[in-house]
Amino acid sequence: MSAQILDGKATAAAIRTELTERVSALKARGVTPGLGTVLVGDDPGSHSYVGGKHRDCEQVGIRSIRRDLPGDITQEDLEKVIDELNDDDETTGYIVQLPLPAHLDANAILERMAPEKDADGLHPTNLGRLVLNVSAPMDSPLPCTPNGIVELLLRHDIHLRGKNVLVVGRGVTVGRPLGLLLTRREINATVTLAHTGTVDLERHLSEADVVVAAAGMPGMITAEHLKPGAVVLDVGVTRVVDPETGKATLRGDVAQDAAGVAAWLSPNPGGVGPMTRAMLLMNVVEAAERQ
Ligand SMILES: Nc1nc2c(c(=O)[nH]1)N[C@@H](CN(C=O)c1ccc(C(=O)N[C@@H](CCC(=O)O)C(=O)O)cc1)CN2
Repeated sequence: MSAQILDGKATAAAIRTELTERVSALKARGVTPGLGTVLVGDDPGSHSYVGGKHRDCEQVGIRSIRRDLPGDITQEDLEKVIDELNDDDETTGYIVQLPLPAHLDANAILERMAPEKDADGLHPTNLGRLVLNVSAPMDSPLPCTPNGIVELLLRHDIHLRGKNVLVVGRGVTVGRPLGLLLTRREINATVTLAHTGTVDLERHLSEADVVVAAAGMPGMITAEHLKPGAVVLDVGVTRVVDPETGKATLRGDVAQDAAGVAAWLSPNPGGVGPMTRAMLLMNVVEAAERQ
């Protein structure tokens, strides 16, 4: 058996085509959506992700607003940039690329953003709406990676009602909000959120119908851990540098042999990453449509 591919690259391309039409309709009404990005420092991964976000914007007709800031910026100066974007009429929504350098208080920055301009769905108000179940998709933004995972599954006709889903990793951008999203009534999955303190992870893995690996531990989930026929989403990304050549490669949390046991597998790269970017565009378009 070889797993069928949850093709995030192709699915994201289809979503971008749909969004291009919605952007054209907005422009016909005199509204041009704009995405702002705030990038602090020179982390190569963050630079590459932000560059990708602006390329996507260009493709679908969204205006790009970019603030690239030095790695030693103070909290006060970063807050000034946030205030400017909150007040900027051309910026429909914006993101602060994470992680921020350690000397900055990321939670305070997220909290300072205007919730209606939070294109990542990570402002406490928007996460709170997710908890309170008041955010139908059109009312407030959903976090991009969790929403991208749900969209990727639905567009491959995979439904989670009654399924046991194991999410490995409790990070703020993926694991925690994903657990909240999947337990909503319209999705109705039963979710276990595993983390570094979980006892007997192997038993949880062997019982899961769906595994979402977002731990950032390269190759930690192998074929022998999985229930035959499981749906596996590989979200974690680790930049591994070869000590001899100095060349960096990206590695996911799921080992290659998982394809021999799983029914469906999202590749990494080419799975959830492109969906994260597509959901960001979707949040900006929806924010513009709400205005
Ligand atoms: N403010 C945010 N910061 C971060 C988020 C986020 O959603 N909001 N998530 C990640 C990084 N990220 C987006 O910012 C992201 C990561 C990966 C991809 C992606 O498309 N990856 C490609 C491979 C890319 C490559 O080859 O370099 C793939 O999976 O195919 C998109 C977005 C942390 N920070």
